[in-house]
Amino acid sequence: MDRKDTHHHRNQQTTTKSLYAIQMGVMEKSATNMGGTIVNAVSSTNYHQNRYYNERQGFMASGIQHHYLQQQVLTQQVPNPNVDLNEKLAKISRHNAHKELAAMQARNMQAIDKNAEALKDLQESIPEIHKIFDVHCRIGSGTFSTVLLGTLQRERCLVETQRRRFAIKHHNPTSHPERILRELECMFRIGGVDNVIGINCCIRYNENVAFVMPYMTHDRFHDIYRSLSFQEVRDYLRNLLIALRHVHKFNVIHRDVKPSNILFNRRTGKFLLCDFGLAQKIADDGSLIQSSDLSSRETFSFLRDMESGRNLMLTDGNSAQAEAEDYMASRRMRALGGGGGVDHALPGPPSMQKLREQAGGHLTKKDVANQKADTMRLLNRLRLMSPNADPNNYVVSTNTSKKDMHASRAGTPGYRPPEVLLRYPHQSTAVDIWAAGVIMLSLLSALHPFFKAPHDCGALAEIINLFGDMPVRKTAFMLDRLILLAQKVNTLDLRRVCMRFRHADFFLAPEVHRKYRRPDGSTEMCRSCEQPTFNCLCSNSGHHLERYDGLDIFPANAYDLLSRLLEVNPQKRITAEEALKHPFFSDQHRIAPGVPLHHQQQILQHQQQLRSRETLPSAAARTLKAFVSYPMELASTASQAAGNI
Ligand SMILES: Nc1ncnc2c1ncn2[C@@H]1O[C@H](COP(=O)(O)OP(=O)(O)OP(=O)(O)O)[C@@H](O)[C@H]1O
Repeated sequence: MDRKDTHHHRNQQTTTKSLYAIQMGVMEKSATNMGGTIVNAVSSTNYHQNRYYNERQGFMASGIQHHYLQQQVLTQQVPNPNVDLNEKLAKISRHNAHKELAAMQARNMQAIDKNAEALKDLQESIPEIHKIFDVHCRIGSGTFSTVLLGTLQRERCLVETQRRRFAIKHHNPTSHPERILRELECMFRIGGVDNVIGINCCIRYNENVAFVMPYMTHDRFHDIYRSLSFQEVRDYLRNLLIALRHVHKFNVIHRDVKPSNILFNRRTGKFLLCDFGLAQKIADDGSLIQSSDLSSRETFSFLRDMESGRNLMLTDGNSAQAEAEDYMASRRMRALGGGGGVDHALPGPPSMQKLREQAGGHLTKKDVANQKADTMRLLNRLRLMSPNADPNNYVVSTNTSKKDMHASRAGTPGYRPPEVLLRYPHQSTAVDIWAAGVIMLSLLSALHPFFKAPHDCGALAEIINLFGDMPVRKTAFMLDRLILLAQKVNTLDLRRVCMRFRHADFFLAPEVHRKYRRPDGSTEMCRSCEQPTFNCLCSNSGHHLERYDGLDIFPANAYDLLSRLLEVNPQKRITAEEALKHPFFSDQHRIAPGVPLHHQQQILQHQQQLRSRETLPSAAARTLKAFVSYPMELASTASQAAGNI
């Protein structure tokens, strides 16, 4: 994330600190009112840490023993043993194993140190917290905060799995009070419904602030983005758009939509958009409200509202047992044909390895090298930036009468839309839609991060390399901006680009390449996309293309939606509301005939619960219920059935 825009200057903090202390004082009460006895939560955590550490050690040691055993067996099997050489090899492998073990131990120690440090830091900064919560361990951290796992002390009498779990977000004391207030206000006013994270309470002690939110077990995007099924990708995007539709109704731009700010549990299908630290409100005249005035009447009224909503907010949480029940419910739903959670039933495309084994072929070293070179060429083509471009001066305003080159850049590199990179000041909620499009691009192409330029100039070059120079030039012109481009760049075909990365094995199969090789052994290359002509990725390509029919798990309408989310012109970009009506989301699953009536009733009840949840006042509901997609026929059959009873 580029922190320049939001970076807190110490001198600024000193001036606002006194105001902040007065206003945040209202929140202090909520902490003390919750009561509870103080116990040493750290010691119990240390026990778990040590146990975990010892187990890891044992595991690693046994792993290495196994490695040695294998090594010995191999050594014994060598038909013509050259003793010296074997000894040397054994020594090298022993040395490598020791090095690996040392590195793992160092990593473990580092994690344990960070954990202990985070616990100690919270204990010292906000001692009040330890009167209310047992704080167990650190679960995540960002530039502005550390997030820890806590359970209520008053629930110690319950079985461990029934205790509600909370995420305690401890803000770094250097975080600007305005930023904290903005995040708090968004979570309080907007959060708690429609896949947007809510807040249970806020605790302040001197200059330290912690938010308490329901904890949600989630999967790291990095671990799952390549293996999500079509149904899961569709549910993920639908959930994201539901969250954005909700946030945008409040005229708020989240500004930091990216996978690490999305909590997604693959098993239960639950989804939450979090981290409103960079959120911005759009004023009625369309301008961005840059900061929240800490001494304003609105701030006081917000803090009063928060204080009065306190009792409502303390009722929620998320126990391990509740999560397990949700998982079982989502499994039942899937069995009935609904969405949510992992869908192992859908077959993926055939694996190249399998096809190759069947055909008896194998890859030579040269084949592998060629494949690597081909992919590198494509990545370089996508990341290329003219060496003459000046990263500090790549865009100018065409409107000389106005000096309006100052625009918000808050957000994370790789997720900033063209209007931000073109320094357009009148930004809208379309900023978040672009970021959602970038996430979809990663999901469809199985390439993450897709855009990774280190600065805005490079980021704009990456966009031009994918979408072509014309759409970017036109948008720049419309926004009164001028960019200097040395050459024309062709638009690439989004579907073929995604398939090229996702199914690289097929696009790079030597068998296919051999088919198109010229008699002199060379391959004809497309000058524009720098790929072999039969794999040309240019849209409207004139080359004879190899067809990869039946390979893609995503339908054509997925790419149509993708192109609308990634529309270069912010004024033409689809809204979250419109995107949810896109045909990509409207395909319904067929219900298997003969579903028992009581199952259909269960679905109906669940659906009604979800509906009634949506009608709660925004500050009241702090639940973790996720959006669950129901097949239309199933829902209507269920309503009919309910009507007959
Ligand atoms: N409610 C929650 N339940 C479980 N884990 C959470 C929860 N909230 C946050 N986390 C974890 O903590 C991490 C950091 O949280 P968050 O993004 O809110 O902090 P940040 O300091 O604003 O980060 P960034 O620098 O990315 O903006 C998240 O990526 C996530 O892994």
